[in-house]
Amino acid sequence: MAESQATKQVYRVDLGARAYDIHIEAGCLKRIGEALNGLFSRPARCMVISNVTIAPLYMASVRTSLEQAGWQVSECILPDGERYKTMESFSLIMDALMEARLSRNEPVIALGGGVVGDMTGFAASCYRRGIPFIQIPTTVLAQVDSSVGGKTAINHPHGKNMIGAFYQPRLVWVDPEVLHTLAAREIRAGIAEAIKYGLIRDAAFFDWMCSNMQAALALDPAVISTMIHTCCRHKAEVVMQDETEQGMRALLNLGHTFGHAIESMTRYTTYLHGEAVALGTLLAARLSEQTGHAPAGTETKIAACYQQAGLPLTMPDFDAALWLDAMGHDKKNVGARIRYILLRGIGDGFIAEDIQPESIRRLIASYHA
Ligand SMILES: O=C(O)C(=O)C[C@@H](O)[C@H](O)[C@H](O)COP(=O)(O)O
Repeated sequence: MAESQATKQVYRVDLGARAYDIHIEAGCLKRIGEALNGLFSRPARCMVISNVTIAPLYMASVRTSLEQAGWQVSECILPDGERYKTMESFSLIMDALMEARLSRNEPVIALGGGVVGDMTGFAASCYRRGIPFIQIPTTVLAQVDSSVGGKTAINHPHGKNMIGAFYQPRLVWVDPEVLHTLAAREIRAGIAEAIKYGLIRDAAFFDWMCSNMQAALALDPAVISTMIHTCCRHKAEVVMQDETEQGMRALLNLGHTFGHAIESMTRYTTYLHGEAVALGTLLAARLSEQTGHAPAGTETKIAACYQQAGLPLTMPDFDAALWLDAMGHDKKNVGARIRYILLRGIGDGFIAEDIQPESIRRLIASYHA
């Protein structure tokens, strides 16, 4: 259920020794220095990792706050986009960390969306066998989903996020005001990940998202705040129950089995991650109906919500064999068996272990038709 929230809210992701806060507050970006001083006994060196789009907008503010709090700041600026979530970019981060000689207790700070956050976290997990990292998510997608939970990774030509680690941040510092510089397409893509929480575990939130879509797209502060709070609360609850995806955390992958395949079949050049997830969710909903798990009309209801959000509803045809090959690399697979996240209805996701390739061929044929 979506609850309206006070402007500032802190959720604790309680993972014992790896516990951390998600701090959500409009305007908090310029206080990141103070926040870091609350985590580390003495300010020292840190590195802010960002990209060519975000750095010109927010690096100065972050740097000023850190320097005023006594930190010595270095920067690493990456190219922007999912297609740069690669070994080459990972190598650039490593070179920058080596050159800055950051030691084991000195943090890296991810200033950006999901790609920057995932790559920074993975680099932090590897450099000197692990240094602290902080997430400052600057996209809707990263604020509602990817900055929380410690999934860090880079892509491989064979599949999305194939090289990575579970490595939790020390703090997630969310300032909804930074969303105002986002392109409309990025806002829409992030909203797809927010809708996901309604679909897998909160039917009332799904309805709320559909009813408040235009205000969400316009970044109405109250609506955006409620959306971020609700998603972060859900994400924290799931991650606290299943940090390393041994079971129910896989529900957060609704739409991703198909979505990641779409991204990889199009070489990460055509769809934003959230757009691919939306397309993948429609396929998952149709498969849920075709296999008798979800009532008729489930896919249509979701498509109507995505349409309001301006998300893509159709994609080019890919051969079923291509789908099965791409999904064969999914990290949720058990041996050669592909696991899918399906719906029993809106608000009720489950992990399906027994979907046969024939059902996927039928699904893809019905899509072509
Ligand atoms: O945090 C999770 O767990 C998720 O599955 C959230 C996803 O929305 C996110 O895109 C994640 O990075 C994908 O994870 P992956 O394990 O399928 O690569």
